[in-house]
Amino acid sequence: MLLKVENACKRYGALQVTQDMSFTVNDGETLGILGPNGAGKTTLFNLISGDVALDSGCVYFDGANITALRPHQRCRTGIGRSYQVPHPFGNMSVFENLVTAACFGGQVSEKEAWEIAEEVLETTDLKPFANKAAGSMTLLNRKRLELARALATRPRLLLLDEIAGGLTEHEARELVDELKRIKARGTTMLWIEHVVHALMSIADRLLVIDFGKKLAEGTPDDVMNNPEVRRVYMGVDA
Ligand SMILES: Nc1ncnc2c1ncn2[C@@H]1O[C@H](COP(=O)(O)OP(=O)(O)OP(=O)(O)O)[C@@H](O)[C@H]1O
Repeated sequence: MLLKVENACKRYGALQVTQDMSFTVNDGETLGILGPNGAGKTTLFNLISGDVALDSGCVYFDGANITALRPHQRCRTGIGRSYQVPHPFGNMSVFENLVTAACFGGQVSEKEAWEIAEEVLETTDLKPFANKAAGSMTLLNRKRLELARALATRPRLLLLDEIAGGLTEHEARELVDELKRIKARGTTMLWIEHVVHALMSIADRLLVIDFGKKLAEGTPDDVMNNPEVRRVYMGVDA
């Protein structure tokens, strides 16, 4: 097991955004996370990456309790993430963004950071855009860059927040192909996505969240056939 979230709770004022959430993710597994808008999915990522502190509960990574670690420390232990709204350094080139991320992600020399950046350019099909200003790219390439920046920190666990959102069918398929390559190399992934067919094509298991609570967890087929999920999430009567 690579990640364990145990009894995680988070409240904003009167709103209990994460309610006693527990789950595990195995090494090499892809866990898809589904849930209606405002269900608490991004908050769960923030609790895992350390961007937001838990009110109570624990997060374990590779057997170690990382609950008290700050975001950059969690990144250096091997947790990389993308954000729902990409925010690269817009005036820097794609390549410079990746070198910066590689340096941030660990104690690597400049030479190693360049090597990592070059490898990530290949993986994410961004090589033709290496010298382009990050702020001037299409949505697909901005999404790729968001993925690439997370990869450049060399994560063992990759948190992807709606990476396919807003893309056309064709573009989403291209991105899924890239994610399949990343998965095949053994990277463990948690992927929040509203584009269900994209998620289904790669997830080993699904976790469905509603009002900050776990509604269902299991194989994609079991979860999508779960009457509660169909009723609450898809608005379908069982
Ligand atoms: N910093 C904050 N302060 C107050 N409320 C917050 C904060 N962050 C999130 N919330 C609230 O917590 C709830 C869950 O938000 P969150 O972004 O985790 O949901 P989500 O499932 O990711 O939604 P979406 O699918 O729309 O991205 C929402 O009602 C949101 O308004």
